[in-house]
Amino acid sequence: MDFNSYIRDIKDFPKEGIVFKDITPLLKDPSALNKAVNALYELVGNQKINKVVGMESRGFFFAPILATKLNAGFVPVRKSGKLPYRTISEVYTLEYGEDILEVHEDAIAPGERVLIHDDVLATGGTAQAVCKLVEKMGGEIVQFNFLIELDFLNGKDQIRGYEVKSLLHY
Ligand SMILES: O=P(O)(O)OC[C@H]1O[C@H](OP(=O)(O)OP(=O)(O)O)[C@H](O)[C@@H]1O
Ligand SMILES: Nc1ncnc2[nH]cnc12
Repeated sequence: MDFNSYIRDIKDFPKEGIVFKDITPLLKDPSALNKAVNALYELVGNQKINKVVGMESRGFFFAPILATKLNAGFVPVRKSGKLPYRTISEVYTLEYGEDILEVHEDAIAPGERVLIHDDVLATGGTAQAVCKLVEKMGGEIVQFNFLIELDFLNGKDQIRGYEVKSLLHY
């Protein structure tokens, strides 16, 4: 399937100069959504995964679905102040701002095999922060898995040495 036709460019959102990749046309189409889930799942191959980590909020669209397909658990990484239990946190910058990401300190046990999923890899700031959080807990990162990678922003450089797989490249 040509997923590109389900991704919409929105100029100057959320800030002037940013071309925002809007994935809602893909999400609302039953066939495209189903095929995208399966294609993201196939990027993992038959690697054993214990936990799928997804970042708030667009990472939450696919990560729990991938977790159920992989017989893994789902771990939400959230923006600051949203998680109720004890957390660890990382400050980070992304293409159009900066923020703090948090995860529950007991979300991943040492040695667990982790898939990190998000909708978009842009500058890689978000992915790098999540990488640090997972490794602080002793998780082993098996793969970073994205729907979209914006190649021209070189986000991969922030997570060098890890397996990075993306369905679509721009
Ligand atoms: O590679 P980076 O430059 O770090 O950018 C990628 C991140 O930016 C977007 O999230 P955003 O913080 O906009 O939050 P949202 O998912 O709630 O829209 C996207 O979903 C990624 O998480
Ligand atoms: N250009 C972009 N489009 C959608 N999500 C993003 N996250 C960071 N940069 C983005």
